[in-house]
Amino acid sequence: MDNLSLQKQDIEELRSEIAKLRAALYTKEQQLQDLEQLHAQQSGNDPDSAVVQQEHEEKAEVHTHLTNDDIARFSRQLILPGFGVQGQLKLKNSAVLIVGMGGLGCPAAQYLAAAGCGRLGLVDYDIVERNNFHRQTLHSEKKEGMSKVDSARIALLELNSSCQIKCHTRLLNSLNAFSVLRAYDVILDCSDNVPTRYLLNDACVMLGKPLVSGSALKMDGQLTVYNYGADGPCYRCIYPVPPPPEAVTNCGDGGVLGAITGTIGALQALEAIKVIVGLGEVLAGRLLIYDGFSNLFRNIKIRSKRPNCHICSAEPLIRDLIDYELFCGMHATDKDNPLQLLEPEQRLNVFEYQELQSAPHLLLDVRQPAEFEICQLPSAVNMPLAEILDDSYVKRFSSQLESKEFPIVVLCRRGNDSQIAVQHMRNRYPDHSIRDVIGGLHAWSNKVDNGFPIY
Ligand SMILES: Nc1ncnc2c1ncn2[C@@H]1O[C@H](COP(=O)(O)OP(=O)(O)OP(=O)(O)O)[C@@H](O)[C@H]1O
Ligand SMILES: [Zn+2]
Repeated sequence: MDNLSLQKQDIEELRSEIAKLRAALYTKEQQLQDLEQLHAQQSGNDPDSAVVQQEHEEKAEVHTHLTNDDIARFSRQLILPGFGVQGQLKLKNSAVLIVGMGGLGCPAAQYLAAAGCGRLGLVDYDIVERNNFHRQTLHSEKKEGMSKVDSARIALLELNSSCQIKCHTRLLNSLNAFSVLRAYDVILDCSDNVPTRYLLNDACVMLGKPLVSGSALKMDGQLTVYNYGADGPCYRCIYPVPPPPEAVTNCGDGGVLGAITGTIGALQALEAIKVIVGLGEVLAGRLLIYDGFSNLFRNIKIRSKRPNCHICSAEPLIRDLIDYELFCGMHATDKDNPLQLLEPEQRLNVFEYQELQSAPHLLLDVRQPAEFEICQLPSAVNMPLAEILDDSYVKRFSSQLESKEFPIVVLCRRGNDSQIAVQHMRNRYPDHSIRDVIGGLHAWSNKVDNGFPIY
């Protein structure tokens, strides 16, 4: 490798090291904040309550007129019938909380700040990563490794410097949800996981706040407004029980196009504006289903309030926030959630696999073909997990499976699917040497070959 390439590699390594240190620092800061808050609550001196109090006092300063700058800036929406000066003033006096500064949160925040929403709260615990740029359009290249909330704040202030932006750089959980949500009029769920959806729903019902909920995956999106109006259902009215964890896919695993999240995020901003201004027909009790593949929008009626809903009925069973990760059997973060299905002797670390590489073996890569096409190890054979689980592999590799001595190594992106595959294969061939690679291709790239692409 020449000098310049070595320098470039050092730069990349340092960047990635700094990003990891920042992430660790944010997590610690968040733990500290939550502990401090718990301590203060228990000793009757809640700092967040003081902040909320202060915010309410700030809120007391109600804007009663538009400035000349407002008039010039918002002229194109001011002349809209049904919006007008009163609508603009309502927006100027409003406070909207956006949970998740990712694919949905970025466009939603962008349109709300641009439209003149007076106060925006941004919640996210995560940092900007390179794979965010294609859809999380407030985060630009120079901000890699920065907290998403700070990055979004900078971009939003460039767009509208008079928007007041409060950063909540933390994982929203049952401990902090009330104190964070309380100061806002409308909440946007731009998160990507089921525990957070239930948490936000329950907190919004208990606080009496409308929840604009969006989701997007692959080429599809969905949108609705929960807890709005006398008969508007909540999330639990529609989904009383969480889905099984294996039925849930996120963008990191299923993929998504930026224009899809952009569409749904912009529509979330629109619904928030309608709620605040009292404009048009709010999408409550209805679900918008967007099929980006055919560019079709369907708008279906969903049920009204469930009379025996555990949270929004007259006699709710749930009267306080619960442990949502436990309730859903899933994590609220997609970071570092390694499965622990296999025994240590059923696994290889990347260095052990590196040694084995020169010996005869069968390397099965259980990722999707589209992922395999992006990058693969030499001699790897693509056998997607679904085809392991439906036993298609038995026929295809019958000759290799005949000999118990012939080792099989299973590999995936992060070392979770590979364990599921090994567990399944071992049930059928308990005496074979079938092992997976701990940490998958991410670990390979981090520890063995920095030049191997990470996605
Ligand atoms: N409970 C929570 N508290 C704070 N932020 C949350 C919470 N749950 C989810 N988020 C944030 O919501 C955002 C969801 O956006 P999105 O799925 O587009 O981003 P991502 O997690 O970066 O994507 P990928 O799945 O590709 O890694 C993320 O930035 C995530 O950190
Ligand atoms: Zn309900």
